[in-house]
Amino acid sequence: MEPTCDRVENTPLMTRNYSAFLPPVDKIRQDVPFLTKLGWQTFFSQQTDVDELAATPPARVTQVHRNSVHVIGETVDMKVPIVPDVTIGDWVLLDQTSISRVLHRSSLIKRRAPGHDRAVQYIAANIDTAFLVTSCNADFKVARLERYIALAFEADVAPVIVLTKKDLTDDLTDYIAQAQSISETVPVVALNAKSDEPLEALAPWCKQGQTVAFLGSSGVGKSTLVNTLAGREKAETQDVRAGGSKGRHTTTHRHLHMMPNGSVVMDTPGMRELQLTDAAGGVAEVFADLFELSTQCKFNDCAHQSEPGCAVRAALENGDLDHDRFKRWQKLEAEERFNTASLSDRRQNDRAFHKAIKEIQKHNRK
Ligand SMILES: Nc1nc2c(ncn2[C@@H]2O[C@H](COP(=O)(O)OP(=O)(O)OP(=O)(O)O)[C@@H](O)[C@H]2O)c(=O)[nH]1
Ligand SMILES: [Zn+2]
Repeated sequence: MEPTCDRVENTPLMTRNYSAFLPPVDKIRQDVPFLTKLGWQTFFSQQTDVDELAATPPARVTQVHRNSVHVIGETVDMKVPIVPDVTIGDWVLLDQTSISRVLHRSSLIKRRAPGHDRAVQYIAANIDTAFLVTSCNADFKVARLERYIALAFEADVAPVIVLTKKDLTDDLTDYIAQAQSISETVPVVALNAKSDEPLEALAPWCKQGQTVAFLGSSGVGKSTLVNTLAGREKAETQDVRAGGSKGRHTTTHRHLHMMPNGSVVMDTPGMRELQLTDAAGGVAEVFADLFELSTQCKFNDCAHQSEPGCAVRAALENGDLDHDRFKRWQKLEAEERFNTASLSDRRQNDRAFHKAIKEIQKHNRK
């Protein structure tokens, strides 16, 4: 805190006011290297060395177009030709005006494209924390949170449940308890996104150079949260180079917001609502206890229906396992399997299905 004039005058002569020798707080912010502000971390610098960095400086991908990607770095802010598999959030090394390599990612969110070829699509890379946003009203669904958590686990992104609109509910304790019961390892934060609460409540995950993303349905308060973190300015008007000391031209970037608290918000199309695909590991992690239990079933392909020696059914029967949770696990596993299946798998399943129907019809006709 800056001392007021009064306070300086009242200070005994022998006490020196050292704050005069310290740079003002906003100057300290400016002294943080631009790359750090963009989210550059030791994890990335460890993959390269001084010589390579000097020859091919790093830059972060902020937008992906059909034939080009937009990159921002210490001295660049431009479009370069696209390379295979590059995605938003990636760190790349630039050889003049082309990408020489894409650095290994600390995390990767991906999905299978809908439609015919069902290729795997990369959605975003190098996100540290995913805020899974839901509000304390009808939007709150344990099953959806479980799906988002599975997705985050699968991607190596740390999930945090954010319950908004706490000012509009009388059942806050209940919402918090339900959210906390989903996974021991996932923190739960409840707040009013329109107040200043998010600044403090989300601070532990929004440290300097941390990249965060907000996931959740429409209307739960994602934009409100970003605006609050941005100091109530419209997120879109945030200048990614604000505070830059070299008088660079102003660049506004829609999908990458640098917050005054030093974090980077990744806000990309396709990120906000995601289907679960290729996330068997993530699902198993959310339902680790159930997964563990199912390894004790007599048959290793047990469907937990009426098989003998089924440990899951036994737990349901003696009340150790909540029936709703079991159902949600089955549903999420089925969704994951269906979305993950390749087109040929699906065709095969369809053929098997039609064949079974024909058999039944034939049988019935007899
Ligand atoms: N009272 C109250 N209102 C909130 C809170 N969070 C969001 N709102 C309001 O809810 C509405 C929707 O908020 P947005 O921030 O636009 O929601 P969003 O998640 O960004 O929605 P999309 O942009 O459609 O994905 C706005 O009118 C907000 O002012 C909250 O914690 N308390
Ligand atoms: Zn079983």
